[in-house]
Amino acid sequence: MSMGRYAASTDPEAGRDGDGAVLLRSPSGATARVSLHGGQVVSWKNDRGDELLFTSSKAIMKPPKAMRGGIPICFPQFGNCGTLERHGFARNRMWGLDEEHPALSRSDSGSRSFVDLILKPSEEDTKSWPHRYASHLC
Ligand SMILES: O=P(O)(O)OC[C@H]1O[C@@H](O)[C@H](O)[C@@H](O)[C@@H]1O
Repeated sequence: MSMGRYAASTDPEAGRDGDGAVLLRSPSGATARVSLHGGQVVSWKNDRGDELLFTSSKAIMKPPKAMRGGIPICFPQFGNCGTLERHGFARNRMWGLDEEHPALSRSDSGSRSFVDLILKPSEEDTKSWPHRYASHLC
């Protein structure tokens, strides 16, 4: 699915940049940048352009390492409380754009900018964590 189609059918305010992130802009000018890698909100700026989220200056913003900063998703475990990689695998997987089950329909959304992301288990993940799930981020 191309972002152009997505933007046209779901959210004209959304755009997708070159390294797999969705950029959201509110009518007032506030912005959020959501990385598909990890489904992670990596930037949230108010309408004056002030960054409201901490991101380490040492953060590496691309796979295969999980990014340090923003709003990471810890799933299906927190820290080392489990047998999986630290904080689970969700923060280190590519999330998809969920057009099938959007949480906000166009009529609900008003002038809001939004994106719906989904993560489903890969075959590899099922070997280390044998459970069925679909994680939705709205
Ligand atoms: O270093 P990682 O694996 O990216 O973990 C991110 C953070 O995870 C938190 O749980 C720790 O309290 C922090 O100290 C740490 O920075």
